[in-house]
Amino acid sequence: MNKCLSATTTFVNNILAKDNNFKILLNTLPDLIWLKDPDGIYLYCNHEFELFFGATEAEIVGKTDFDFVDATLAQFFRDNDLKALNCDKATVNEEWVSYAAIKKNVYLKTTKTPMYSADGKLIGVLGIGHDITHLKETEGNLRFANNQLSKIACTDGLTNIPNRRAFDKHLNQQWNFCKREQVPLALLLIDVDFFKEYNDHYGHIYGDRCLKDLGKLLSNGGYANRPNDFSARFGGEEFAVILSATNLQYAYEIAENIRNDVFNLCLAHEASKVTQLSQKNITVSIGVAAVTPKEKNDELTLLHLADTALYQAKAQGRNISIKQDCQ
Ligand SMILES: Nc1nc2c(ncn2[C@@H]2O[C@H](COP(=O)(O)OP(=O)(O)OP(=O)(O)O)[C@@H](O)[C@H]2O)c(=O)[nH]1
Repeated sequence: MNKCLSATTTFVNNILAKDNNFKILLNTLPDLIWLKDPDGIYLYCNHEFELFFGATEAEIVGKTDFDFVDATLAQFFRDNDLKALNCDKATVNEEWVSYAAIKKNVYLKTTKTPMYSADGKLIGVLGIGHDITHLKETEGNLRFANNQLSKIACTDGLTNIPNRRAFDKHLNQQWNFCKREQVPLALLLIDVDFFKEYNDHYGHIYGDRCLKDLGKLLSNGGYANRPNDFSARFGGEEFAVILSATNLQYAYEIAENIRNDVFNLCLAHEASKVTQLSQKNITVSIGVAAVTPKEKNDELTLLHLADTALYQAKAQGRNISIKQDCQ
C-alpha cells in the first residue's frame, strides 16, 4: 500500500472508528456503498458490496476493480469514476450486475461523487449502487402494455385488421407522401351488398363471421402487399384499401380482383337481391378513385370521389366496381 493510500485509508477508518454505529448503519443499508481513491484503489466498502465482489472488506481495500471483475466491466467502472472526477460532480449510470457471493442479478442505478476532506483535499470517488431492478421490470411491463394498447387502439376488434383510426392515419401519411412525389393515391371503398338482409336471414353471429372472412381475404389476399399499401375495416360492413403511388386503372383492376375473389369465397347469401348471380353468394360493390394530391385538395377529396363511385355502383345494381377520376 503506498503512502498516499494509507493516509486516506486511515482517514476513512477514522471516520468509521469514531462511531461504530455509523459502520453498523452502512452495513445495514441494502445499497452498495464504496469509496475508491483517485487511482481506483478501494478505500472502503460496506457489507452489501462485499457480497457483490464475493470478498471481505479487508480483502477488497487496497485493490482495484480489475482484481475482481472482468477487464471490460472493470474498465467501465473506471471510466465512470474518471467521468465523475473530471466533471467534479455526481454522475449517474445504470447497469446490470451479477453478485459473486450469492445468486443475484440486479439492475443498479449507480451514483458516483467526488469526495473531499474537510480541508478540501480530494479523497476519491464515493459510489452508491441502488437496486432498481423492480423499477426496470415495471418499466418494461409498462412499455409492453403501451405497445399492446397502441395495437388494440388501431385494430378492429371483430376482424382483427386495422380499424378506421389506423386508416385515417395511414391515408394522411400516404397523401403527404404522394403529394411530395406527385404520384396518384388510389382508394377502394368496398361495401357488402344487402348485408342487412344477410343479418336478417342468418342472424348477427353469422353476419359477424362473414365480416371476419372478408377481413381475412383483404389482409391475406395480396391486394395491398406493397409496403405503403393498406387495408382496413372502414366501419360497419364497409372496408377500404389504400394503394399508394397507384393510378386509377391499376386500382380498378385490383378492385375487380377483390370483387371476384369475394364472390368465389362462396359465402351463401340466400337473401341477396343482386340479380344475375350464377350463385346466391355474398357480393361487394366497390368505389374506386385516384387523385394526385395538389395544394387545393386534401384526402377528403379522395374519400368523397371513392364514396361517389361506390354510390354509383350500388345504384347500378351492385356487385360491380366503378371508378371515379379526379376532374
Ligand atoms: N353482423 C354484423 N352486422 C353489422 C356490423 N356492422 C354493421 N352491420 C350491419 O350491416 C347492415 C348494413 O345495412 P345497410 O346500410 O342497409 O346496407 P346493406 O343492407 O348492405 O345494403 P346495401 O349496402 O345498399 O347493399 C346493417 O344491418 C348493420 O346492422 C357488424 O359488425 N356485424
